[in-house]
Amino acid sequence: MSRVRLFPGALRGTVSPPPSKSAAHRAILCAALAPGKSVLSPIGTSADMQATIGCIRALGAQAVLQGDTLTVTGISGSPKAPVTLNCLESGSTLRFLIPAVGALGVPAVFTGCGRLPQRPLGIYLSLLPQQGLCCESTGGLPLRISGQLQAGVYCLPGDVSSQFISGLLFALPLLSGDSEIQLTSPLQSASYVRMTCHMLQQFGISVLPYQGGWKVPGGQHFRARTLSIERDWSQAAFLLTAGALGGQVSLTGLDPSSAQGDRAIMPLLTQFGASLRWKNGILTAEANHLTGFDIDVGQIPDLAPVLAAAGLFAEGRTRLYNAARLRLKESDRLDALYHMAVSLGARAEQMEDTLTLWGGRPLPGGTVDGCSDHRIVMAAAVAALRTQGPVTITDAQAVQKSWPEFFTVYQEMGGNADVIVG
Ligand SMILES: O=C(O)C1=C[C@@H](OP(=O)(O)O)[C@@H](O)[C@H](O)C1
Ligand SMILES: C=C(OP(=O)(O)O)C(=O)O
Repeated sequence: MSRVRLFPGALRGTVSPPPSKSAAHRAILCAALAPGKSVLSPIGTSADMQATIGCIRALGAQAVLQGDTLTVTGISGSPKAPVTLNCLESGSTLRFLIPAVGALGVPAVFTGCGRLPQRPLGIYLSLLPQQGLCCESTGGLPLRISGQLQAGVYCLPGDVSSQFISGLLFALPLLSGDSEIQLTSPLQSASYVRMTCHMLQQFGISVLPYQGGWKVPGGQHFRARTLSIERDWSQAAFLLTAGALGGQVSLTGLDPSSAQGDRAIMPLLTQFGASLRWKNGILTAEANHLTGFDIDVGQIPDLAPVLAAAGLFAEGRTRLYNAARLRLKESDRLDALYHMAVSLGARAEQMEDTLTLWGGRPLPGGTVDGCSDHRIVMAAAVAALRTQGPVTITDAQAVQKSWPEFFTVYQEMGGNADVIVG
């Protein structure tokens, strides 16, 4: 698949969103660090999952996928020769594993593809060598690490990527001494760090919030376990927004009190004016007249693409602010969304950290550059439901990164999509 051509329409029906990618990355890493056998289910089929599974196998864990159940036998005996860890395009895999592998004392070369080699790593490159880990790179990937990470005080900014903090939280409990993480700037994407702490707790590891950072006792042991992986609120957001733009979408299996920050899609769509209701554990989104408003996306960056799609059809102005970090994802997402809006015929403006959309007028449709970014492709597919004419999206294969079945689900729910291969 490389392009899709979509025609206006509506999604209807009841489906379950895929398992949470963020929860699964965390559970797979914890299982790899736990001696013994863990059983994790369900695990999705995305490229990002394959990246994390491939890396823990390279580190010596056994990981057997049968259907959607992953059985992991934790790493025993660390490899002494350098291992190659191909993180594909997954920022989570890369930033979670660097300190964890350093804590295991395993020499490794990290590689990746797509935009991953250009995404920020500088925080680790300056911080980890101060704590005993040798890092060799020309700034990005490949990155070669060797040596042994040491316990200590780790000071880092909280507003580049929360994944650096999550990575340290996975690693520091393994060290023999106690450590502390101190933030030098306010934490963005905070719910992802909460997810990390929650997952660590489920594998028997405790970390203690302390003065805006964390105290991490050393000498802890991960405990293998059986765990069910919750459903993905970030992916649910695309279907719920499709429901809010027309049709009727019902989703099963979502946890309304999940640690995933992207469950904020519920109050946000409600604030746009959409109708959302829970009944017997099923969340249904239906269309209504939508009105734009200002949204702080600093804590919920992965919702920004689909919120932009909603903003195109909400009367008046929708402004996504505190959004500069969107430029550091699989694409420069702020720029990609600006071009998506303009390509579909909308008025839009981008500043360094804001995207402003003027919505509510009929949009002709057109060709959207998917920018090799799964969330841009999925957001454009949602917007295409409401344009007047067809929409072609390039790079549609990018959905493989997080949700390979996205267009199948879209079609099964009545979306009119021609998938063009080649
Ligand atoms: O920890 C995680 O699972 C993630 C953290 C977020 O990244 P940032 O902390 O860089 O915003 C998010 O955008 C990414 O998709 C997944
Ligand atoms: C940014 C994302 O993931 P990662 O940082 O793990 O590559 C994402 O899924 O949108």
